[in-house]
Amino acid sequence: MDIVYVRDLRLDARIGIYEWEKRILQKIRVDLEMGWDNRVPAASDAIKDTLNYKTAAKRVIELVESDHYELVERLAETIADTLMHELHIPWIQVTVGKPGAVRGSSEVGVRIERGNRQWQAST
Ligand SMILES: Nc1nc2c(c(=O)[nH]1)N=C([C@H](O)[C@@H](O)CO)CN2
Repeated sequence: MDIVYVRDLRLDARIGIYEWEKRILQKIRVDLEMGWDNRVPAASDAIKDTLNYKTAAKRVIELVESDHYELVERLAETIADTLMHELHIPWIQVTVGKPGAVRGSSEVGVRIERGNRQWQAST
């Protein structure tokens, strides 16, 4: 399976378990790896056949801006579930990082994989 990716999407989010975190915006970082058969758009040269990375990134921005998330786990799961269903993605890896959340670390967070990585489009 081929990959379409979005790397290092930096956003301001309302996220965290502590009271003080509910009153501020914090920097987060999102990486997406999304399975797709890129042979189809390669042959047609048509955007309609792609998994459009701009569409995926804009949807992530909407999801981040639409809610307060206690845990990075819930945000990562929401992103994975929404993109898989709306964009018909067979496999996705989502990384959500909070830079600066833990003193002494450059970033903490989660990485999840959902769907079937062995998926092949019928040819
Ligand atoms: N596995 C997780 N651990 C922690 C989370 C989280 O979302 N997932 N969140 C926090 C706090 O919000 C922290 O980021 C504040 O510094 C702690 N651990």
